[in-house]
Amino acid sequence: MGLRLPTKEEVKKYWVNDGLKLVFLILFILGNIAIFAERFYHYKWVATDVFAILGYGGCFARGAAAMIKLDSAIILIPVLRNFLSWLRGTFINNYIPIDKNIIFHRFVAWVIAFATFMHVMAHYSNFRAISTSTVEKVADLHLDTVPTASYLAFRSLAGWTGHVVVVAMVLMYTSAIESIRRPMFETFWYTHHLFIVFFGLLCVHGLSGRLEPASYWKWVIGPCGLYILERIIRVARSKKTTMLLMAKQHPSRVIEVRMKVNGFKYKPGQYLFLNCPSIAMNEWHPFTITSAPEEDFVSCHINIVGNWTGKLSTLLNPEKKLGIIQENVLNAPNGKPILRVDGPFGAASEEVFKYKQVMLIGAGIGVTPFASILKHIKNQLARTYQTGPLIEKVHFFWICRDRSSFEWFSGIIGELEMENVNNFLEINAYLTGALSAQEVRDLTYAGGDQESRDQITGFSSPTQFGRPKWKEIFADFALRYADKDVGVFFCGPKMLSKDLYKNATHFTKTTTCRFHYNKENF
Ligand SMILES: Cc1cc2nc3c(=O)[nH]c(=O)nc-3n(C[C@H](O)[C@H](O)[C@H](O)COP(=O)(O)OP(=O)(O)OC[C@H]3O[C@@H](n4cnc5c(N)ncnc54)[C@H](O)[C@@H]3O)c2cc1C
Ligand code: HEM
Repeated sequence: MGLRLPTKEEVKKYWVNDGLKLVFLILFILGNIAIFAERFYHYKWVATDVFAILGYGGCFARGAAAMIKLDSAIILIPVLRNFLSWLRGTFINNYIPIDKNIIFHRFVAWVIAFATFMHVMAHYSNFRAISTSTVEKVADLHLDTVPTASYLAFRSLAGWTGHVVVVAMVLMYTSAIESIRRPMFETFWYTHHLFIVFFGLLCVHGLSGRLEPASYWKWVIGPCGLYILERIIRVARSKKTTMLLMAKQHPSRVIEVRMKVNGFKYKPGQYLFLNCPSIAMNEWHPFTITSAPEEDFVSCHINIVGNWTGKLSTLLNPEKKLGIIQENVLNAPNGKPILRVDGPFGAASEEVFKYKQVMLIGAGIGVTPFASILKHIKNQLARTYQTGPLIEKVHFFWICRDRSSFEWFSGIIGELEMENVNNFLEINAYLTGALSAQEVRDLTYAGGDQESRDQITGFSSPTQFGRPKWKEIFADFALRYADKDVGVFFCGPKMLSKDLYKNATHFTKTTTCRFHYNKENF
């Protein structure tokens, strides 16, 4: 079969989940090629005196430098959390794949690494060309004498600053790769702040202006200014008084904290950063907000998984009790504020409200964004009952490995199910791990009025055992919602996300239902 162009229908379907990403990627790559080509052309065909000394070394060095300037201006934008949260609320959100911000940040970083490699290699070739040239020739580069290669590489302003920047980059990049960042998050975090060295030194790197006047600072002053503003906002917001109204120890190593934060306004699905000065003054950890905006407290459910969350658990629950462990606390025993909050920040789940039919899929602690969203939808539906609700149906999939994990939200979700305004909620609970012998005995002997409700979750719909069969579920939904748009929202482990994305795109391509896939990974 020969090659053929995709049909209009195929393009439309591709657009649902991947269109914006692809357009952005193409624009970014084209921008880089254009800026590189312009400088390459200049040093090959216009600045012929420089070409006579440096040859293609000059073309590649300046082309790559231009890419580094452009990409340095871009790389900070995807990590401006406040700015992006604001953008989400504007029409621009429809034209930018905001949820891919960190992937884009990493991609830009690797393009910078590629351009840096090209720039450094080209300059090593240039150092050789200059150091073996004549006084007459190097006069065109504003040099009175012929310098040595080692002077150019290590003692000239451009040489030493360039080498320090490369060392800073090696440290930043190696600590940022997934296999280091995941197990050693703090090492990544503090090493990543070498970006200050990166921007600072690159601003002075070209000041000697041998080939053209230094202009790096002009490219980055705007984004760096925005980033400084971002950090100032973070500090200012963290000064707000935070009262810990209640902390509750749930089974399965989860602590629920309810706080009162002055003037804290948020949307369902957003997250915040928590800081506990008694544990570490500068460490901020992200947690999804599990309360709904209508509630008069802000809550988070914290899974105790590592160093910081472990210390928080020891501070809040030294006696390792279950149930309520703290009430109305402003300061820790050492007098420091018990908690500080920065946020809220936007997340993919906020987009739920764009769709009439949604699938919310939470695995393990990944259920947190949906607690707030479900409560909010219920409140909204109750209010807009007469005028006609926005969301018509929510299919909620809750996947837990052990029985006790259902306890975190079963109360909240059970209440929503019982009230079930307009029959908006359909719950599908899955238990993927085996029950212990004791749990089986408990279930067998539990009787009476519990029989009408599921004994694991307390919901009216029965818990299913094993993993959900996504292919069958998507096939069924594609028939049910033919010609309609379904928002699919997932929060949980990466592997499951890949599977869901595959099914969402496959059934969008092969049926008339359009599954719009959105995910969040903790
Ligand atoms: C947007 C978002 C929302 C989240 N919501 C929740 C939630 O509702 N409930 C919940 O239990 N967990 C949530 N998490 C995960 C939570 O932030 C981490 O489990 C917590 O920071 C672990 O810290 P630790 O020092 O105890 O564990 P560590 O063992 O040090 O870290 C475990 C993992 O958590 C991540 N992590 C650690 N520190 C940070 C940090 N400062 N910033 C970002 N990630 C970090 C790293 O990926 C690391 O591999 C969320 C994460 C993100 C990014
Ligand atoms: C020159 C290269 C780079 C620069 C200048 C840079 C700069 C930054 C900055 C300023 C932040 C924001 C910190 C904050 O305010 O919260 C950040 C965050 C981050 N960077 Fe980079 N970075 C670079 C390379 C990389 C690379 C190579 C990776 C991964 C492979 C990476 C992954 C990340 C991640 C995961 C975050 C956290 C974002 C968040 O959770 O908000 N960066 N980077």
